[in-house]
Amino acid sequence: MTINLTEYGLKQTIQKTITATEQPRLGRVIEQHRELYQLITATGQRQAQVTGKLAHQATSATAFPAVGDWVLFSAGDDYTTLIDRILPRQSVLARGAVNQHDGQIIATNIDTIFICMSLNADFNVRRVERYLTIAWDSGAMPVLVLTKADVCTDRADKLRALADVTVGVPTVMCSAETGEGLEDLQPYLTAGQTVAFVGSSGVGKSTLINRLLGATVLATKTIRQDDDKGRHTTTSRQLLPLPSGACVIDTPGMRELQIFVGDLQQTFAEITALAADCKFNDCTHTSEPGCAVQAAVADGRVSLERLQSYQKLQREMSYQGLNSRQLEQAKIQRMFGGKQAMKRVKQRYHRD
Ligand SMILES: Nc1nc2c(ncn2[C@@H]2O[C@H](COP(=O)(O)OP(=O)(O)OP(=O)(O)O)[C@@H](O)[C@H]2O)c(=O)[nH]1
Ligand SMILES: [Zn+2]
Repeated sequence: MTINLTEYGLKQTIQKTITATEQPRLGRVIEQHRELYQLITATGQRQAQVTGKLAHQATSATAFPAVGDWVLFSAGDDYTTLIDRILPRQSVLARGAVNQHDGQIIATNIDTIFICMSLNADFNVRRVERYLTIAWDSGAMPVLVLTKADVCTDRADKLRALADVTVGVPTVMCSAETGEGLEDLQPYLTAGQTVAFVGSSGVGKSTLINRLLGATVLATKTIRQDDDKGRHTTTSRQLLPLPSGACVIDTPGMRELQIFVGDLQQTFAEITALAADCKFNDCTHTSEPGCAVQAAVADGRVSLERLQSYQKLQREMSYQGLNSRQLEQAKIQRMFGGKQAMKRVKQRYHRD
């Protein structure tokens, strides 16, 4: 069996990081079950584990493979497959995790993040800010996907409520039920692209992916309800190729999205711009004199809710107790596995 890995998101930028002799050992993690990883390779699927060396050298959870990772594998004893190395990540979607100091990787090597939110009960502007904060930091581009348009009777109001938050973020309104708006997702689903679906449980991610697949591959709530074996909501992530040539990563619904690292400057671009005019460099925009942000709140250019949301996320991130230099180092660790590895990648890139 020969698999065209382009259908699983393989790009030049990944291929350039390995040598010609390493090519046959290339695979992508498409699913993970504890310490077992399902890989797609040029010759088909393989179940793999990491080498003892990789596990031993790992200083954080982010040093282990995640869904979306490109890896180099080799054959171990007894026909097992071992993951020797994770190739440098082009993007990393991560969130805070309980009892973990380094966050938890949701998915890697993604081009576009579909932030899914339903237009009914789940609709929450502050949650969009939360998702955007981690998305802008990931290296992938966010797109807001408003689902269940068929049950929404006040679309204009909903869009107005989102206007300040979605500046610079493409927004698509769609329904997996009626098919409306699905064509607007297609530009992000061209051959070779990897798209991750994130969003709360029940917003319709699995239903949407099934629709794009043209088949019921993922179990959805409706199906689950008639299933007396009582299957649960999506619990694992998986990467699936679409007929369009793109591939998608389904992530389990997250009830609470803790932020580990994020990009507030981009998510709250207008507040960042205003802050430049505050009298004090380290203005917290609470009660300082000469605060340009408070002035904007006072005359209605920025809503109070939005400023509060900004401050809340800022506090949440600083709970991690990391300064900006440490955050930068943590990011290098997440993306490349360390400073040395990052240097090697850069050298290789500039050589070719
Ligand atoms: N009216 C309407 N209902 C939808 C639509 N899409 C999904 N649903 C329903 O919403 C429920 C949840 O859909 P899922 O696809 O399971 O949601 P999910 O986001 O994958 O949920 P998790 O797997 O828990 O993360 C199901 O009952 C779907 O039938 C839609 O476009 N319109
Ligand atoms: Zn200020």
